[in-house]
Amino acid sequence: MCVRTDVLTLFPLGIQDFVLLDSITSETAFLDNLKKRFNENLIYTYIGTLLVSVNPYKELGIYTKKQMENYMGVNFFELPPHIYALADNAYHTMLTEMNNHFILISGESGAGKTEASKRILQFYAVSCPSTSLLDRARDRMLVSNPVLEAFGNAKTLKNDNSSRFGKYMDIQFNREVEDHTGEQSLFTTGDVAATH
Ligand SMILES: Nc1ncnc2c1ncn2[C@@H]1O[C@H](COP(=O)(O)OP(=O)(O)OP(=O)(O)O)[C@@H](O)[C@H]1O
Repeated sequence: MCVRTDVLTLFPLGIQDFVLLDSITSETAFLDNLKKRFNENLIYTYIGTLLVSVNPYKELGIYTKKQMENYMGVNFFELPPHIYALADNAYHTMLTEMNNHFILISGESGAGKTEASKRILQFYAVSCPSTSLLDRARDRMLVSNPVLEAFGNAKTLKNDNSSRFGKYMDIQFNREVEDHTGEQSLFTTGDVAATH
C-alpha cells in the first residue's frame, strides 16, 4: 500500500503528525508510523493538536529543565511533539482566549497517564511566574501524588503502581497570570477492588 511505503521509505523517523499520512483511516499505516518512531525513542506523535504517547518504560532523558525551556512560549508545531508543547499550548491559549482549558488524558492501564499528568504539573511549576506562596502551593500539589498513591494505588497485572481512582486536577490562575490555587478531586474507577 502506497501510504505504508511512503512512511517507511521517505521518512526514516516516521511522520510526526498523523494528519500528514496519506491514508488517515489505515490502521496499519498508523501503527507502522507509531512503531517506527518508537524504535527511535520518539514516543510522541501528533494528530493535529492531539498528542499520542507510547509508554517507553525507560528513562529517555526528555524531561529535563532544558527541554522545558525549549518548549516555553514556542509555537505548537515548531518543535517535535512533546507533552511540554501540549502543556505550553494550553497555558498560552488560556491567556490569549481568556477562557478555561482542559487537558484530557486517557489510555489503558499502564499507558502512562499518571506520568503524563506529573510531567504537565512539573512543566507549569517551572514555567509559570513564581512567588514563595505560589511555590508552596505547587510543591504541595506535586508532593501530594505519593500520598494519594499510597492510599489509592495497587499492583495489577498491567501496572505495578496502578491508580485505582480517576483524578481531576484544577489549576486556577489569577489575572496576573500566576497559578493561584490548585485542587485535586479523586473518583474511583469501577474495579477498585481488583488488586493483585
Ligand atoms: N513517559 C514515560 N517515560 C518513562 N516511563 C514511563 C513513562 N510513562 C510511564 N512510564 C512508566 O510506566 C509506568 C506506568 O505508568 P503510569 O502509572 O503513568 O500508567 P497509568 O496509565 O497511570 O496506569 P493506571 O491507569 O493503571 O494507573 C510508570 O510507573 C513508569 O515506570
